[in-house]
Order: sequence, then C-alpha cells, then structure tokens
Amino acid sequence: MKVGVIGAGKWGSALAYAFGINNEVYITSRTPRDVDNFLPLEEILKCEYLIITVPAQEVARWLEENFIFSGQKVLVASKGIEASSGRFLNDIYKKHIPDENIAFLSGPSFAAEVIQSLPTALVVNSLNETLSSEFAALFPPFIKAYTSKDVIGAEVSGAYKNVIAIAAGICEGLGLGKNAAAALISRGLVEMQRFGKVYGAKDDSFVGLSGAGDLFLTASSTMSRNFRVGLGLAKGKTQDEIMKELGEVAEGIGTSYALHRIAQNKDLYLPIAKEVYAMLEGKNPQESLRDLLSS
Ligand SMILES: NC(=O)C1=CN([C@@H]2O[C@H](COP(=O)(O)OP(=O)(O)OC[C@H]3O[C@@H](n4cnc5c(N)ncnc54)[C@H](O)[C@@H]3O)[C@@H](O)[C@H]2O)C=CC1
Ligand SMILES: O=C(CO)COP(=O)(O)O
Repeated sequence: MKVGVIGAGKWGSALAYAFGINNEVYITSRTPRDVDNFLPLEEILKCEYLIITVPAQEVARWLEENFIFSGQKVLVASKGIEASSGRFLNDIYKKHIPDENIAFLSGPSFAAEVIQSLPTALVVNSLNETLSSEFAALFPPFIKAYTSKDVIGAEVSGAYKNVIAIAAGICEGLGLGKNAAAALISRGLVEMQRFGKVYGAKDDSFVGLSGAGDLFLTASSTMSRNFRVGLGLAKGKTQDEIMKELGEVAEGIGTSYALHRIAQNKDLYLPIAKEVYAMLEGKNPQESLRDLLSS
C-alpha cells in the first residue's frame, strides 16, 4: 500500500519506519529533509493512506493552508486539544475530511521504542470500522493494533494523559515519593475519565491502552517530553526556558490551556489539570501541592 506520512519529527519518523516494513512509505515535512523517501507535500497528498503528525496547536492552520481532500484515508497520530479554542482534533479535522475517511491513533507508544522495533500495542479509532481494520492491517508484526469506535475516548485519553504526565514530572522533581506518584496517576485517570464522560467517551477506553496504558507510560518515565516539562517546573524553570531546552513538542502545555478554557466554559471540576495550568502560569508547585491535598 502507498502510505504518506506528514511531519518528519520524532513520531512521524518512527511511524514512517514502522509502516515502511510492509508498505511503500513516503514522508514530508515543512522544510525538506535529507531522509529516505522524502517527497514534497503535493506528492504525498496523492497517497491513498495518509498519517498526519502535525502537532495539535498547529493543525487547524496547517489544514487550512495545505490540505486538499481527494478521498484519502487519514490516520491522525497527534494527541492534544487546541488551546486557542478548546476544540478536539476530530472537530478540527471534520471541516476537511468526512468521518468515514478518518481514524485516530492512540495507546502507549514512545517513538524512540517504535523505531527500534520494540513490541508495542496501539488502538486505531474510527467511526468507520472498515477503515480502522484497514489501517490496523498496515502495521508491522511487532505492533499489535486494536480497533475501536470510541474516537472521543481515544482523543480525551491521549490529550489528558499529557497533562497528568506534567503533574507526575513535578511530583518526581519535588521528591514527593512513590505513594504520591501512584495517587496522582490513579486520581488523574479518574479525572480524565470523568471529563471524557461529559463528551460521551466510553469507560473501556480509559481502562485500556488509550487511557491507563498511555497514562502509565507517559506519567512514569523521563522518556516523556511532558514528564520532563514537569521536572523543569519543579526546578522553578519558566515555560520558555523548558521549551527551549526540550526543543520538541510537549502537547500537555497547550492542552492544559485548552482544559482551563473548557473547565471555565462548562464549569467542570478538573483539580489536577487546574493546578498544572496554574503552575505553567507561574504558581509555586509547593502551593499547588497544598491546594491539591486540601481540595
Ligand atoms: N514522540 C512520540 O513518542 C509520540 C508523539 N505523539 C504525538 O505526535 C505529535 C507530533 O509529535 P512529535 O513528532 O514527537 O514531535 P516533534 O517535536 O518531534 O516534531 C513535530 C513535527 O511537527 C512539524 N510541525 C510543527 N509545526 C508545524 C506546522 N505549523 N506545520 C507543519 N508541520 C509542523 C515539525 O516540523 C515536526 O516535523 C504530537 O501531537 C505528539 O503528542 C504521539 C505518540 C507518540
Ligand atoms: O504520547 C506519547 C507516548 O504514547 C509520547 O509522550 P510525550 O509527548 O510526553 O513524549
């Protein structure tokens, strides 16, 4: 099958490698790169299957300026909620791609491990079950791909776990111990599940790979960029300093701002996300800890 990957960052490169094992794969990015099978965007858009890894905060503009729908089957591999509007990715994409042509990838999957062919399990989520199965069949043998129709459950899980991962990094950075980390991760899971229910997400997604799976991975490892954002905040670094050092996307930041906006609009109780937002805005982490323990 002819697969085009859009975005040659960490995740796009790892997915191009993985899909390339059984398929003809091409990759593109904003600036030309000296990598195998690199093509300009106009050529990539001619592929039957597209994998899009453009970050959540950039994708609305990217679609407006670059995307032309001509029947392609699209797998969105990014995770996040748009900060400026509080829109989920499926809302943003809806304007450009019909529901039957789009799927969303979720589950615990560090790019650095996928690119080494380490065993990984993922979920392809789409309202179109045939499309999910088609994408699932494109993965190589070291990746087990499940399918689900719970697009919103996958989206909420993938976006929210990044915010909890920032909180977990702060917890580690402050030396609060394993009891606190376990409490934070389990209460984080409850918080994201409660949030997801507002949008009709299914419980199964939260206890499976998309929710608990990705949360446990991201909130317990320095391999996670979001976890490292938390470590930086615990050290008293500013958001700008942290982003400069990181040099890669950490979707939990934008998503924290999106959740803040949504919580205010819908009057939702999101205690951990609220404190992560406040710390990103400069609140002292010790003060946030006191507030979380007493709320
Ligand atoms: N790295 C990982 O392990 C995983 C990442 N993801 C998600 O995949 C998405 C991409 O992450 P990474 O590739 O790891 O980040 P990265 O920081 O390595 O690369 C980001 C890519 O997006 C492109 N990009 C940024 N702004 C753009 C714009 N305005 N227009 C076009 N392209 C633009 C960059 O050129 C770069 O190719 C994020 O939503 C992330 O949460 C999901 C699962 C695993
Ligand atoms: O989503 C991921 C793993 O599933 C990657 O997490 P980070 O963006 O925090 O590195």
